[in-house]
Amino acid sequence: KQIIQVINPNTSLAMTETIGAAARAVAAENTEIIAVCPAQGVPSIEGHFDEAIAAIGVLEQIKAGREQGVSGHVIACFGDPGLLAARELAQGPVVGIAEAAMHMATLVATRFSIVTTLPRTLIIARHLLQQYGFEHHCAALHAIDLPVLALEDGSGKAQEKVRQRCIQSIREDGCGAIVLGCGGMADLAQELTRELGVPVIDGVTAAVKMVESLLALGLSTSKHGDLDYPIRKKLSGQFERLN
Ligand SMILES: NC(=O)NC1=NC(=O)NC1=O
Repeated sequence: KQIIQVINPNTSLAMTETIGAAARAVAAENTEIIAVCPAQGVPSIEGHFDEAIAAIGVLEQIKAGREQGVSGHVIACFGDPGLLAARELAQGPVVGIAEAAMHMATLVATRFSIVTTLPRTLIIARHLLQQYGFEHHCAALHAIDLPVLALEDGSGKAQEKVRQRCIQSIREDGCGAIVLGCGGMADLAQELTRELGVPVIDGVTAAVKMVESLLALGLSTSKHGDLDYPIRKKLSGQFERLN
């Protein structure tokens, strides 16, 4: 059995459950999924400030996962917070859900649109498109203008807004696929793909399969150069636990 640690960088237990269930639904027979979230941090990630806080929790979970002998890691927040720092710390592969979903979308469509939560997180998705080299593949970015945790309030309101936005995007954007821009939307992709007849891609499941692929190919994070383990130094105060 190989273990893939799926990290929800926010501290919402309900969203961690949603993410873990989506990951388990696609995991291979020989893959065990461990879904975790930081004990301390931010209940939802909706901007640069939240991301900076969440990144520390991601690093703590990466360290814990390494000590538990996990084979690979997924960062299950659409901003991929702490991704490169996590790759320095990790021995195994680390894949973020934004990069995973974007990569998968480019394999099935020439253009994809992104449907995410609050408008202020759109810039984060734009920055990732630039960083990953997918700017020219993204037709449009949309926000449902609801907070991240509206996806966990049980009303179904956020889910319906995602559905409506996907329908409008398919009609208007000239995109062949949709990328869901939040870890909390992980459970919507299969149903929306069926109903809309267009690939609607969730990054949690995409990232789990990409980590499995990397492991199957014997590929781990390169330790040659800038993703080598962090330079040893004495971390102080609350950061001692990251030593
Ligand atoms: N764009 C987003 O909604 N990002 C996210 N914030 C979270 O707390 N989880 C996400 O995936």
